[in-house]
Amino acid sequence: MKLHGSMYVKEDTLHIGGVSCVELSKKYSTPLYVLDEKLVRENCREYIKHFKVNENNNKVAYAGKAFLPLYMCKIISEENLYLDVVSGGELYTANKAKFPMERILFHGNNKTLDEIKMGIELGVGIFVVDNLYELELIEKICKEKNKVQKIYFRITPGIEAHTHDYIKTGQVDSKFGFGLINKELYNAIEKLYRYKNVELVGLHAHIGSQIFDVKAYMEEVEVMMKLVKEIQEKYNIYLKEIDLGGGIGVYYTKEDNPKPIKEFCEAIIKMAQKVCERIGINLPKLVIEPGRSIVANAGSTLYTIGSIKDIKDVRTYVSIDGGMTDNIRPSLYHARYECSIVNKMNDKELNKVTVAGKCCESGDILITNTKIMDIKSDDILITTSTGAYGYSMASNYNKIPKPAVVSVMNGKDILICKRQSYEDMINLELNF
Ligand SMILES: Cc1ncc(COP(=O)(O)O)c(C=O)c1O
Ligand SMILES: N[C@@H](CCCC[NH3+])C(=O)O
Repeated sequence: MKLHGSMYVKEDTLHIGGVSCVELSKKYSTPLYVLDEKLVRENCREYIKHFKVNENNNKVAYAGKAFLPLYMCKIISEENLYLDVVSGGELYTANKAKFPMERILFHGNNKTLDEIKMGIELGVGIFVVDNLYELELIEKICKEKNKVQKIYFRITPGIEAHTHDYIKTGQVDSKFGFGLINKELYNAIEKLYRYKNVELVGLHAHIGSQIFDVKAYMEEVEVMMKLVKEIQEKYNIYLKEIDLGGGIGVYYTKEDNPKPIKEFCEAIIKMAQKVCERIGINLPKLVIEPGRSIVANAGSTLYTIGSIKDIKDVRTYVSIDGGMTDNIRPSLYHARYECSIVNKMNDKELNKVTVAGKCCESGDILITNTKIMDIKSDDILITTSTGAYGYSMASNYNKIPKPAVVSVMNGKDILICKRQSYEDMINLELNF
């Protein structure tokens, strides 16, 4: 198992942020999400530095969908990132955390009327407008409130990124954004002649998630910059900001070979400069929206092993006290993870097992056929790289409560999300 960020082994025991995982499991019980705060902050700083936020006024917006408790909003705000939200709930969270509203980018392919009103009332910086329906609503509400809302148009660039079908978004056949082939984008721009309460400042596209190949971004940059030029020539509108979305891939297992944040940022900036020079336009401000690459490797999950079922010559199932409710990604995308036993880190991994969740679903398998040390019930198993889309996609299936989240740094642990109780789960239900 690869050790990420501030993980280290001391006397056979895994520590994160200077805190023993054995102690964490005793203090907070399991399943438990553990956040390596130092690594989150380091990743934010890498983006700020190498995406030239201070030199070129570029923007890095953390994609909140990856993981957005109040505490994460605080980190993101302190690290001077912008924040991408996709729902009223995420916006509400950011506002509760006192995240500066002018640094919010509000996404979503079907923002409801209430969400649009909420965004305008709170004063979010940018609405990333996905369709004409939304554009009309924003204009109407802003007119009533005598406000002008800055917007980007989200476009579908028609790019096939090499990733899982469920997490591709840039291809022509996508529910997101204005298409280019049928002039949808131009129809939207032409509406702006009549709409006085929206100001178009940029374009946005997002080609997918968990992408390793920078070539896909090269194509995207090319499409976007050519659009900037076309819009300038055709409508005399100069777009100041180009948002290339998120999607940068991370390490989950040895099969993944991601580029460091530095290389990735440098490649994008260089590509953008080159294209702009070639086609003869000024380089707009660049925006990116990383989610996974900020928080995935900074998160781990601790579980207690329960039953172990050895089917001779077939398979050994090791069941843990969580599963698809706290990490849906293996069932949903066949995502792969690494694991280990936190108090036996130096033992040889001589056994082949399958780590199963506790849900009433045969598909609730976290890791199929992984090598592991000798194990027994009550051992604490860790899966790494669960920081993105773990807690944020957790469910209460089988009425399993959501685990707690603890942040660790410099030898200290703080509880940032309480464990749900059975009572919390039935709180919204009426008792007849
Ligand atoms: C519009 C948008 N921006 C940013 C992201 C973040 O992507 P990732 O977590 O892969 O960086 C997503 C998710 O795929 C997205 O849909
Ligand atoms: N939730 C997905 C990524 C989709 C991101 C949102 N567009 C994952 O776990 O990989």
